[in-house]
Amino acid sequence: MTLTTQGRGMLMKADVAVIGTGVMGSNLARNLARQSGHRVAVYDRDVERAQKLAADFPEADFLVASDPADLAGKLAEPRVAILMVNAGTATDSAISDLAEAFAPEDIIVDGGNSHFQDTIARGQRLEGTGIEFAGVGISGGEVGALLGPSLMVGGSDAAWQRLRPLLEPIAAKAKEVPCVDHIGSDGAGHFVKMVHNGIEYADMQLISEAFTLLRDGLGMAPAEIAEVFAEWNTGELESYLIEITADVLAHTDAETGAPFIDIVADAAKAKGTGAWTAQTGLALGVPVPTIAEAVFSRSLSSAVDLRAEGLRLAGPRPGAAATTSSDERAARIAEIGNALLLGKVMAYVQGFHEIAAGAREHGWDIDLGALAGIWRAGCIIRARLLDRIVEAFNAETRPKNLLAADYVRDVAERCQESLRATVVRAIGHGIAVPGLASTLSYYDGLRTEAGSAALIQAQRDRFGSHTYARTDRPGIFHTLWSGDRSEVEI
Ligand SMILES: NC(=O)C1=CN([C@@H]2O[C@H](COP(=O)(O)OP(=O)(O)OC[C@H]3O[C@@H](n4cnc5c(N)ncnc54)[C@H](OP(=O)(O)O)[C@@H]3O)[C@@H](O)[C@H]2O)C=CC1
Ligand SMILES: O=C(CO)[C@H](O)[C@H](O)COP(=O)(O)O
Repeated sequence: MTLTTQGRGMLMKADVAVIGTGVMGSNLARNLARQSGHRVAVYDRDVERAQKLAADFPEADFLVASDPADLAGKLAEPRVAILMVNAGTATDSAISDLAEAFAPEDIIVDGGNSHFQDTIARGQRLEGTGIEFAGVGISGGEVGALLGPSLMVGGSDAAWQRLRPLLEPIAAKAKEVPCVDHIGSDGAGHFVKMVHNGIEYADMQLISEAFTLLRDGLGMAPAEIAEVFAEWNTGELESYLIEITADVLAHTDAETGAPFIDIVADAAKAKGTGAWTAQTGLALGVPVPTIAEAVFSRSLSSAVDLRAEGLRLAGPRPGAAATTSSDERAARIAEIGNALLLGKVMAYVQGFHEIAAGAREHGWDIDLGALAGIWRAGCIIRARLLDRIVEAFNAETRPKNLLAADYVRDVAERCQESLRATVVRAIGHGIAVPGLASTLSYYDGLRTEAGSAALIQAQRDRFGSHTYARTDRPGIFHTLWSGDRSEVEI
């Protein structure tokens, strides 16, 4: 019997599968089919969704599976399957379905936004089955998934060696270099993706505060503010989030003709990665206040009843703009831009601090320069300033932390007065700027040689015998507060 071309195509097995053909999975599958030169199988628990994907993009030549067992049969061995499903129980159930159908040496990749501790636990559960598990952080949204995301690979070296030829062709390129790297074992990929999202939260919060200051503080219209963001995007602030902000602010609602931003409800949702970054910072004892404030601000925005009560509280309300000369207005805009730049840089300082601490805690040898390198393209936080962060971490004398980098000091020198003036002005006008204000407090806290912690230690010793260190000699001490107030060395 002679096979037709179509008949041969039907028999050819796929080299990789994508499970979950929603926003990310459908685009990632198309990217794989186009760039990696491999045949791609697709499966979704809503089988019609996967079938529609194959019908909409016949050029991708997808093999559609009807269930996990069918998927296993459609994949060449050893199998590789990439999960693009919702984090949590959906991921657990997809993994257990696959584990039943897969065999030793197959690899299950979780490309969703899973919590890194879940990734560690899932890898442990699969140990003994011989199935490899890799948690891969993927960033870039739907366009990135289609045209080139940034990929943060966790898992064993062996898994990385097998995944590398598949992932490099589909990754974004920064100066010709694919934005994909092996970050470390087990949960390392998802850990850094979590922090990536934490920085994303902080950046979005700071940008939104800058918008509010321009609007409520200077009385500018969204279309005018769009021009400011577009202008900022030609300079040091250049980044994907600034670019899309200009785009969003210039957009008009087709139905009402109003600025689009005015018809979007003022309540921000969150899927969890920002909160995890803040919680992990708390657990590791790493200050990430700008990220935490960004999470709290989303919570406050969604606390509808509380905000309704809050409207009755005293205090200045942002009203008509203070009349300012065009020179003064230009100076204020520049000031807000500088405040935003320092805020952005400090969000990276906090994020890299958390990554370094997480790496120590979990025994991952994370190359911070390489990580900054793969964030330069494809991902949501891609920004011009990442070139400077890469330079800093790759310098011959590597800074102990990002704060010690010349670039960070230089931005601080140039922008701290603007940040201070912007926050003071916002406070005077009653405009909430939690991201900028907490960044300033973080910044000033870092600069403080002797601050308020001594009193806290003294109070702790006074009420709970928690001991303290002295400034003048080493050792741990306690004052006998309830006795003769003499001091004992512990
Ligand atoms: N959207 C984004 O910008 C980004 C998302 N991510 C992460 O990628 C993952 C996917 O996100 P996204 O594409 O937006 O989500 P979607 O909800 O658009 O798509 C997920 C798809 O997976 C299906 N699914 C769920 N459980 C299973 C299962 N057990 N077996 C097979 N299919 C299943 C869902 O079906 P059903 O509808 O029935 O639940 C849905 O079709 C998430 O972890 C997300 O956090 C990462 C980066 C960016
Ligand atoms: O991972 C992402 C981008 O990097 C996702 O878009 C993520 O869903 C964004 O988080 P949230 O929905 O909480 O705003």
